[in-house]
Amino acid sequence: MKVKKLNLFGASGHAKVVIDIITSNGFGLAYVFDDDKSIHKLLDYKVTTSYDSSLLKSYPLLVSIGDNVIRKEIALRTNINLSEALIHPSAIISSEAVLGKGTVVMPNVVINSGTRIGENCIINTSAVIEHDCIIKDYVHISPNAALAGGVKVREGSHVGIGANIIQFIEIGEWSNIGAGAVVVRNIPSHCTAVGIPAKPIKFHS
Ligand SMILES: CC(=O)SCCNC(=O)CCNC(=O)[C@H](O)C(C)(C)COP(=O)(O)OP(=O)(O)OC[C@H]1O[C@@H](n2cnc3c(N)ncnc32)[C@H](O)[C@@H]1OP(=O)(O)O
Repeated sequence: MKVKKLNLFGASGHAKVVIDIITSNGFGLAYVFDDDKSIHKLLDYKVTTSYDSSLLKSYPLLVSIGDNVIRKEIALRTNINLSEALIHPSAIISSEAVLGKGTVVMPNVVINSGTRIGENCIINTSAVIEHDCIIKDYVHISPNAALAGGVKVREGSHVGIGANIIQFIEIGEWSNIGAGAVVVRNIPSHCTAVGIPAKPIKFHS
């Protein structure tokens, strides 16, 4: 049987975890790309730093970069042959949930019925995303974060490690929710919100 292979763009710590998910699924890793010419290896894999579109196109691609802004930039630049969502076998995902291309789901995640997750998202270790949530493209839900039912997270936002968001809350686009925050009111776009209850402490463009 032919082994399914993937290409990765981004030779980061996050990529190491993505490689674990690739191997846990019995898939293979074809090429690892990165822009940083000082990086030659990731684990035992050679890193290719020259931009070669035929190699990039050779297998479905996952952008393995943790930073949401950079992940979007690379995804738009390499907008070819994006992989289907990559899911760790221990994740529990409702058959009524929808996951976009390029999204990675880490070990022990739970995603419940009616939830829709966009493209190039990271749903990190042990995150819980309850029923009927809407998670837009380039979002990162960090380890152990929990989203109650009907939560919306707009494009590019980062929900920090261990944060909790109560039901029907909306997080604007490109915002950061601090580690351990408890979000009980909607959070605007382009801000950093921290604490219990979470409040914006600064805004960015
Ligand atoms: C596998 C992985 O590693 S996935 C990645 C997981 N990582 C995370 O989830 C990290 C989440 N990031 C954070 O919590 C960060 O602290 C952020 C984004 C909220 C803020 O970072 P910065 O913008 O650099 O802000 P900075 O560190 O200057 O802090 C600003 C103020 O907020 C406070 N603050 C920062 N983070 C938090 C927090 N999580 N909760 C409460 N207060 C906080 C700081 O103490 C500081 O307060 P002060 O002005 O009274 O001294």
